[in-house]
Amino acid sequence: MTLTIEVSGLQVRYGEAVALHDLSVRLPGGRIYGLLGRNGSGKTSLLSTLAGFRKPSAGAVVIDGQPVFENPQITRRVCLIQEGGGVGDDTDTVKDAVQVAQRLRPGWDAQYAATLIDLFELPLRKRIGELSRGQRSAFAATVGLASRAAVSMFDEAHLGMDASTRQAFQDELLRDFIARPRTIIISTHLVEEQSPLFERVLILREGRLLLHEDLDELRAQGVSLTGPAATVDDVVAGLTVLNQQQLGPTKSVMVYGALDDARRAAAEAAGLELGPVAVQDLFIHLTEPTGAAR
Ligand SMILES: Nc1ncnc2c1ncn2[C@@H]1O[C@H](COP(=O)(O)OP(=O)(O)OP(=O)(O)O)[C@@H](O)[C@H]1O
Repeated sequence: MTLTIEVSGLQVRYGEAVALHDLSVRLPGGRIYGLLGRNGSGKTSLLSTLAGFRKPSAGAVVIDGQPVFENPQITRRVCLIQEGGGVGDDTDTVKDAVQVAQRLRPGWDAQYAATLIDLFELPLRKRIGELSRGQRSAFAATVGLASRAAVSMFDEAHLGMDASTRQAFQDELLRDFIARPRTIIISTHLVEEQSPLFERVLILREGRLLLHEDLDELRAQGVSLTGPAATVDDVVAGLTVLNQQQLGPTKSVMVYGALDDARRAAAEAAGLELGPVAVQDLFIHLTEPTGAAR
């Protein structure tokens, strides 16, 4: 069953410092959300509050109609994997840690956990404290996936994983999500690499929700134009340029905002090639600091 998350007027403070300001958002279940934001924008604060690890300083986090904090009925259906692993006791072997996870997590699928341990080539007899950083993350990812929690959250869970392991994790996450839809939230700085997973994207900036929309809507906010430099410059004059590259006489420019009909017609008449913009370029543009946080 998929669970809806409702966040209303959420504030998270650390003493005087406000990490999240009056954040409200509704996240229907059965989707993969990407949670993006620059360093310090509030992603971990939000995820740890959604998981019930942290009490809201003000406002509410409600899952399936019930407050999350100190509510085991809900928190047992939520799993947050934090960066750097943090799953299992350092002195336990991987095998012991799997058994602990099995006892603690109601939706645990032991067979699936064994498949993932094989996939990530994790040494069952080694202690958690003896694993490399990437192996630790792979073990945490194993716990996050095999828990099959109705709300599964991964906060920079890929840290230290090599490229092949990250790819295997991404493929596995998508495969398992399709077979068993649930709410998955992935916080990451690997915007371009991981965005193909996302159906919807949340962007935090300086503790506020800047944007919450479908990945396709976000993608539609940018366009790239390629062709003879002078013609490209003419067509994009007055638009917000995100990025540009020139190779000999050919220039490629990424702009923010959809092209109006007149510009599109001019671009097509001049034979310019139109294409999509990298999500990462849109993200960098949208999250430029306002200066308010300093
Ligand atoms: N334990 C803490 N005590 C004081 N301030 C904190 C604490 N944890 C986080 N903060 C502050 O809260 C804000 C949000 O931090 P948070 O860790 O939620 O951001 P983040 O988006 O996850 O960052 P990153 O991408 O760097 O992991 C930052 O300004 C940070 O300095």
